[in-house]
Amino acid sequence: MASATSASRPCIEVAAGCLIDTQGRVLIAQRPIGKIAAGQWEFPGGKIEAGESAYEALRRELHEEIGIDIEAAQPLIRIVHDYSERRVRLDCWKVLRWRGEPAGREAQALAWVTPQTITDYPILAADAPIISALRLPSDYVFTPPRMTPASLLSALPRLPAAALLRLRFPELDDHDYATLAASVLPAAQALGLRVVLDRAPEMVARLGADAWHATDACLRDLDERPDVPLCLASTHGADGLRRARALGFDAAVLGSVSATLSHPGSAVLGLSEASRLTQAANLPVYWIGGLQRDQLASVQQHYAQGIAAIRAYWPA
Ligand SMILES: Nc1nc2c([nH]c(=O)n2[C@@H]2O[C@H](COP(=O)(O)OP(=O)(O)OP(=O)(O)O)[C@@H](O)[C@H]2O)c(=O)[nH]1
Ligand SMILES: [Mg+2]
Repeated sequence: MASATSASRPCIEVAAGCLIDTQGRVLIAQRPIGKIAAGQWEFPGGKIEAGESAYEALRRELHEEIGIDIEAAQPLIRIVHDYSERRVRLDCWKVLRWRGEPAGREAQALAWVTPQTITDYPILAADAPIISALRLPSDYVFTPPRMTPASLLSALPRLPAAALLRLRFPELDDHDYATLAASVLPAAQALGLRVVLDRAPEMVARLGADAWHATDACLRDLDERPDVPLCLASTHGADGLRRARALGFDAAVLGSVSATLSHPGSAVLGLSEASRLTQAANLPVYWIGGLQRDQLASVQQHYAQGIAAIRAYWPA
């Protein structure tokens, strides 16, 4: 008999929570003996029962498994993953406040780890995009057109802490772009910003930048993910998102979500389509296009990683 295709195989619906403590560490748990994938590490949570919302399941599971009551949580990312013998859909939340001290109620080991060191533990394979999401900030700042290096340097301290900063400067040739990047990098990194370059990927290592950004045209032409610490890509729909995911990119930027002054006439996805695409992307997705920083919380209700923008971050 032919085996069921992944699309026809039933999906196990799961809610999982990433508790974040005041030092930015996240709680992981070791799956106990007797459960599927015993010994591997995961984010606490479990199966969504009939009639339950993902958030209701999360509250119940975190109470049952680690004895805490959630006080504040927000959606993080949704993932579908095919293990060879089962298919899971994870509805993943960041848990920012809770009552009680987490303790393993099913004899499972617990550990508080930083997002950087989490992969020292054998984590369930489905969780790779959750780890990417935990390692990325919610702000992705693009430099505005024709900004001078001096005004960029003086504005850096006003950017959100730990933001990604993409140096755009399309008017510069590669040589001048590299010179500008080299002059901005030390100051930006000293402030905790992560600098993203969008020219040849080899420039990232040569200058000691943090990440590479592919335009959508560039993404279409790529055969493999460049060997840089972090790869992001611009996408405008399902094809680009699928490609970014297949190439192993760490995150995508999706737009335009709303009409935007900087790209008049560009196709607008609208909120519900952006939300649908984001929740099916299987990787962290920043929204771009006509968004302001005060919309961050509502954007994240749609499981977006955060906002990418030009205007939102720079005074007019
Ligand atoms: N909780 C949790 N489950 C995950 C993660 N990643 C992942 O692939 N899963 C999968 O999602 C499913 C969760 O089921 P579970 O066994 O924890 O369910 P549960 O807590 O309701 O347990 P029970 O069925 O023994 O009562 C498993 O197939 C597990 O492998 C994760 O990070 N957290
Ligand atoms: Mg569980």
